[in-house]
Amino acid sequence: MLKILVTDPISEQGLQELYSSGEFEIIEKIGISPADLLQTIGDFDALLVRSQTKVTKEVIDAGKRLRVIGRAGVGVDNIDVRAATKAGILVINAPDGNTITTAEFTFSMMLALARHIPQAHASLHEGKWERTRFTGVELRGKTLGIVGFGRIGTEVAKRAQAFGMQVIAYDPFLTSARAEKMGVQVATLEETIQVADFITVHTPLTKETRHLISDREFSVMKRGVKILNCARGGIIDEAALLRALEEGIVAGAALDVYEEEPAIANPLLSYAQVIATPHLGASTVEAQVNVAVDVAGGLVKILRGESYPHTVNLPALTPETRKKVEPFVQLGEILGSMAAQTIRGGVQQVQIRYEGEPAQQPADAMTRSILKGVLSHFYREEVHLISATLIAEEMGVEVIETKQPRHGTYANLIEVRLSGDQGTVAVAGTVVPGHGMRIVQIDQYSVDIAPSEAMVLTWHRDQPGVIGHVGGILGEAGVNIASMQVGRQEAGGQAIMMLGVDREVDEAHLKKIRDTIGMDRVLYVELPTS
Ligand SMILES: NC(=O)c1ccc[n+]([C@@H]2O[C@H](COP(=O)([O-])OP(=O)(O)OC[C@H]3O[C@@H](n4cnc5c(N)ncnc54)[C@H](O)[C@@H]3O)[C@@H](O)[C@H]2O)c1
Ligand SMILES: O=C(O)CC[C@@H](O)C(=O)O
Repeated sequence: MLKILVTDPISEQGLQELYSSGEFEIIEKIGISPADLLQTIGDFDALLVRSQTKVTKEVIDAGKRLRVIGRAGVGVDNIDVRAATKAGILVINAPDGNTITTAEFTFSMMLALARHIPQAHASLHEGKWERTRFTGVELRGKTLGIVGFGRIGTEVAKRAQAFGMQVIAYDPFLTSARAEKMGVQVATLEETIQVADFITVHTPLTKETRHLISDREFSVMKRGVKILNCARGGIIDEAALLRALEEGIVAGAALDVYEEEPAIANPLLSYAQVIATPHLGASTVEAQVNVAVDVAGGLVKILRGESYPHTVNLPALTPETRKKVEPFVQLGEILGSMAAQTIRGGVQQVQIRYEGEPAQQPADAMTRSILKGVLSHFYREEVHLISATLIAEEMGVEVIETKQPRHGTYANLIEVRLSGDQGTVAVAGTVVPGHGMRIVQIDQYSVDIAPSEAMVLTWHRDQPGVIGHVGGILGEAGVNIASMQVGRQEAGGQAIMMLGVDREVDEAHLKKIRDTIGMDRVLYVELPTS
């Protein structure tokens, strides 16, 4: 009989899904210590957790029989998904079940912030009757700035509108049409935070969103702004928030999540204007039932060999297909990543053209890989092959694939063209047998360069001295140039330079390159080459 281990408190209804199937042996070891988990996990086929259990690489390595890990909730930050994927263990979650609960929680925090309810409560418990000290503000007529307009951000907006607030939102995937339908003003991050009386963040925590709200952002906010984070610790830079509170820019902050949890010794907790809860956003009876029922049902399906939509990892390729498409799967992710880092603004459409050899293969794995490369720069969690298509659908990103027999210079070619609110970008590449991958086109420029993990891209006017000057700056930064390619349409016209470099280039030296005469744009990009 297959064995399922449950290590976090999971709602009774969720567990019932498992017990009632009668097909599995279920062992509940709630609050198991990390050492005991390592000892125990080897006997189990499935593990069901919430957010307390840390499913580390060591746990995954010790789980010799493990086939699936179920997370009752959205975030899988407590699971080493990469290690699970590598080990062929499927990770599943339940992203829909706690949306309303978390939106309601955010709104409770906003009301508490506006009316100083936690502070007044504490004061009365101390035997004080302080009526004037806790004069608040109405929400009606105030502007709410929402950063991240996904599932939870959208539900927060609906509630704010019911309270007579104006809503302004920033999300690279929010189209004007959707915003108009919702009665929400769509804006840039800067516009959003400049005009808002209350600001709430609802993005994932990614490389792009870590410290999305920091000193520069606080400096443009209205004096007396109130700010909330019920998403993930680290989206708001906590040190910068401390400074903004000290300077009186921020009049109040409501936090449910922290850069380090448990946040017992967090210095923000000593500020009277900060109201704080211990990561309770999803903690309602209803949400816990929803996520537990969803994920337990998912575990049953996966263990029966059926499909479940909320899989976080593991590409499903037969060995034969994998061998044929693997080089193009790798190339696709690199092209998607390069295009996503090059486009200005968000992405609403991904057009993929397969030419020659890849056009003869099933496109699914290659397309997923391209989407993984693109979406990894925008999505809240790590994007995996198996979840990439679903995430694109959820984000409203249109995906168009075309296939053509070989007709150009290359025996095989993949072109990825992204379109968004601020323009388009096209990147194409090929796999040369025996020589590996080459990037052969960026927008109108023909190039020929092997993608490398770290690259510097410049768009500049073609004139003597530019290449030498940039090389000099990189030399001064101690950055070795491994490869270089210049593309131009005509002498003296616009040109692109692509440099493969041996390590990251710091912001100060990138700025120096940007200040070079004739330079239009400079980007440092990292590509998933390994
Ligand atoms: N406090 C809690 O207990 C709790 C409970 C549930 C979810 N969460 C967290 O809330 C957050 C939102 O969850 P969700 O279900 O709404 O996710 P979602 O994926 O539906 O929405 C996230 C949105 O953020 C947007 N986004 C991504 N990068 C961005 C950027 N750089 N700038 C602006 N927007 C960006 C995405 O386009 C997307 O629309 C997640 O971090 C999730 O882990 C917390
Ligand atoms: O209460 C929990 O399990 C955390 C929930 C939340 O942060 C999530 O990501 O779903």
